Amino acid sequence: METDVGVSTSEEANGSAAKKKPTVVFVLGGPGSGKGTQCAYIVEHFGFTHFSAGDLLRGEIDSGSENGLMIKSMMNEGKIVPSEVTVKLLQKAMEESGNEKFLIDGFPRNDENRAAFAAVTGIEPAFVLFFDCPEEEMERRILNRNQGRDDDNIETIRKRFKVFLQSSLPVVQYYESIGKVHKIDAARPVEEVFESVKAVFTSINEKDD
Ligand SMILES: Nc1ncnc2c1ncn2[C@@H]1O[C@H](COP(=O)(O)OP(=O)(O)OP(=O)(O)O)[C@@H](O)[C@H]1O
Ligand SMILES: O=c1ccn([C@@H]2O[C@H](COP(=O)(O)O)[C@@H](O)[C@H]2O)c(=O)[nH]1
Ligand SMILES: [Mg+2]
Repeated sequence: METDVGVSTSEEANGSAAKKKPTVVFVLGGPGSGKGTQCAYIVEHFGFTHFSAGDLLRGEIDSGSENGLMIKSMMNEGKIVPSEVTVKLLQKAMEESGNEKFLIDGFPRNDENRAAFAAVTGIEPAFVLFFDCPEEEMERRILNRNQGRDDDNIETIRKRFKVFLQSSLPVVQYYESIGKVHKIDAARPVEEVFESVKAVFTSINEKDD
């Protein structure tokens, strides 16, 4: 089943043709909180295209691009790759997708990411989904994930948690301060978490009608 979530429309300054701006939802939460898992369900039910910033960066490493080695070493340390690189990858992915509704998963990770995305694309998120999960549960999930990710080792996981608390949570708090966050208790079974997620998207569809 696919349900529609509205696409915002804005007039050009000269009043000519209306220009559609994509609808962007930022999907945030600590490492292993279940962002990717839930995004797959949202895509299926609500017709969004999902871009994981981490997956796009891993794609750059695999493609052998000139930034690949820098990205790889930053990821292995759990550090945040410069905004310029990530925003460019997200912008290209959105432009090439043919869709107008995007889930951007795992980005923005710090305030600089947030500002750079807004400045380069001119897009502000419609809202932010925040998956709230205790660290012990996230650690358990990542250690059981078995997807062969180089950064899924206990040393890097701990670094990722630290960066999340120091740099990424303030971004969530910023969006909370402007009333854009839908906080989801992510420490429940996948299906229960999705029930809460579904309620958010459904209520937004109803408001747009
Ligand atoms: N609600 C849940 N309960 C138990 N396990 C879950 C739940 N959601 C996801 N998982 C599992 O936990 C692991 C991490 O999930 P996922 O990859 O979706 O997290 P993530 O937030 O995208 O992580 P990362 O930030 O590291 O990319 C996966 O193995 C997934 O199958
Ligand atoms: O916007 C981003 C997203 C990710 N990173 C780096 O990638 C890893 C893994 O990210 P996941 O979201 O867990 O797939 C992350 O620890 C960062 O090193 C980034 O720099 N910027
Ligand atoms: Mg993920």
